Amino acid sequence: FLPPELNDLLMKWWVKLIRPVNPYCIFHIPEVGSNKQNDLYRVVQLHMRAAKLSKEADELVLSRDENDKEITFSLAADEVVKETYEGVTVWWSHRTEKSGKDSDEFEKSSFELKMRKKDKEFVMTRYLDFVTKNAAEFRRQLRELHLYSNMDCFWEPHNFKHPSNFDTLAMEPELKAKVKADLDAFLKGEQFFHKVGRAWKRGYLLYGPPGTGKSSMIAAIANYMKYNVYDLELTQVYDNNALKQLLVNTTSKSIIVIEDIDCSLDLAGQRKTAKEPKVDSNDDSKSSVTLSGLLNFTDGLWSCCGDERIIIFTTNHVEKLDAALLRPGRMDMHINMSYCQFETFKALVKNYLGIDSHPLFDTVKALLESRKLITPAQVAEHLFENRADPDAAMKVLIQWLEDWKPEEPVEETKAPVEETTTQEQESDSAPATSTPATTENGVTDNGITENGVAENGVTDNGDANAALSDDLRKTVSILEERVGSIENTLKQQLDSKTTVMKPDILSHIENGDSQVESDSDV
Ligand SMILES: Nc1ncnc2c1ncn2[C@@H]1O[C@H](COP(=O)(O)OP(=O)(O)OP(=O)(O)O)[C@@H](O)[C@H]1O
Repeated sequence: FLPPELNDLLMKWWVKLIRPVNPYCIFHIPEVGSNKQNDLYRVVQLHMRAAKLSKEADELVLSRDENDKEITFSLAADEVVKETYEGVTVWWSHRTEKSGKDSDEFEKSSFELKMRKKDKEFVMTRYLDFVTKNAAEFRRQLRELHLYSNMDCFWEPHNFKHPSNFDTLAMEPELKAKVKADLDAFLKGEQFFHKVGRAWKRGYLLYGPPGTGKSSMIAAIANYMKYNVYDLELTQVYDNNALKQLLVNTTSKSIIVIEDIDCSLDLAGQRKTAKEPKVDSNDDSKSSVTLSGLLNFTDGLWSCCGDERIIIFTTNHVEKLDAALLRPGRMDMHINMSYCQFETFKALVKNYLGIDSHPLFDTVKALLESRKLITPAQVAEHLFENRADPDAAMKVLIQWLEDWKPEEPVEETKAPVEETTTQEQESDSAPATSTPATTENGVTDNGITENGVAENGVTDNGDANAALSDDLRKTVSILEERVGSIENTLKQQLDSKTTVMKPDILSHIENGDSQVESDSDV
C-alpha cells in the first residue's frame, strides 16, 4: 500500500539495520558498468550455460540464435540457483530493473552472487577464477571455425565444418593419446612458454603415404583445439616478403598448414637465398619463396607476431625434407601416419559399422599383417560401401585383401590409372613431383616407402629431383621388387623409432619444470 519510493527507502533502512547480524554478502555484476559493457556479466552467462545451472530454476527464459543448434536456457528474473564448488555454496540470481524515464526508459540487467560472509575471500579468488576458466573453455567450444586460403598477400575465409575428430580418426591408440596429451599441454602452456622466453607455438610434421589420414588429423586437431586453419599454398606465394605478409595477417589461436611440403618448394637441396634462380624449370608455380624464407616464417622474429599457434607440415616423402625444417623448435613432434594396422582397422570398423568385435577379425588381422601396404582410406572405402551390413562388409573386405597386390610403380607413370576406385587412385597416385627420383641409396621413390630415411628421419638426397633415364628406371623397377621385404623391415624399424619425437618442452610444462632441454638432433 506504500508508494514505491517510500517502499525502497524502508527496504534500504531495513538492510542497514540487519547488516551486522546478516551472515550473507552479495556481489553485483551489472551488464553495463561505467558506460561500458561489463565482460564479467558475459563470463557469468557463459559459466551458467556451461555448468547448466539455469536448468535448476523453476522459471526459465528460452532462446535460440538463428544459426544455433541448441536452445539456451537462462534464469528468469528473481530466480535463484545454487552452486557448490570445493564445498562452498553460493547462490546466483538474475535481476532486471527499469531505469530512466518515459521514452528514455531502459532495462538494467545484473547477476547477483550471494555467499556466506566467511566464504567471501574464497569466492573473490578461487571461485571467480573457476567461473572465468569455465566460461573461457565454453567460449572456446562455441567458437565457429574458419578455413583460410591464401590469395596474394591476403587470406580468404571459408566456413570450416570438417567432421573429423579424434574419435573418428583411426590410428594406434597410444599414438593418438600422445598427440592429444601434447595438444592439451600446449593449450595450458601460455605461462610456461612466456616464462622461458619462447613463442607460444608448436610444430607438427605429419608424414606417411597418401590416404593414411594426414588431412583428417589436421581437421581433428582444429576441431579439438577450436583453432582456425590457414591452409598455405606455397606455390601461390610470390616471394619471401609475401610470405611474411601472410604470416602477419594470421590471427592467434590458429593452425598454419603447409600440405605436401616436399611438392611446394624445392627443399631437397641446400638452402637457397632469395636471389638464386628457381632450379626446377618444369615448375609452373609463380613462387620464388626460398627455404630460408620458410624457416624465418616458422620461427624467425616475425613468427612471434601472434600467439598460440600451431604449424603443421605434411609430406608423403619425409626423406626429401631439409634437416633444418625438421629440427625441434620448428617441428617439435613428428607423427608417422602409417599404413592400416589392426588397431587402426578396429577403430575404422567401430566408426563405420558400429561393432567392436566380429568372428572374422582374426582373418583381417592376419591379412593386414601380410599385406602391410593397405591404407586406412582403402579400408574405410570398403566399410563405407557396405556399412548397412557388417557381415557383408567384413566378407567384401577380406575378399579384397586376399586379391590385393602391390601396384607396379613404373606402370603407373606410363599410363593414367583407369577403372580404379577413388581410394585406390588416391592412395596410389604419386604426388606432383612423382617422377621417380633417386634417394641416396638409389631406390625409386614411389610414395609408399620410407626407406633411405636415417634414424633421424632425414635423408640427404641432394640430387633427388634429377630425372632418371629410362634404362635406370627399368633397373630400379626390378630392384624395387627385390627390396620390397627390406623396405617393410626398415619401415617397421622406422615406425618404432620415429613415431613420436621429442614432446620435450611440453613434458616440462606438465611437470611444472622450468628447465628447457636444448634442441638436440631429431
Ligand atoms: N586414419 C584415418 N582415420 C579415419 N579415416 C581415414 C584415415 N585415413 C584415411 N581416412 C579416410 O580416407 C580419406 C582420405 O584421408 P586423408 O585425406 O586424411 O589422407 P591423407 O593422408 O591426408 O592423404 P593425402 O596425402 O593424399 O592428402 C578421408 O576422408 C577419411 O575418410
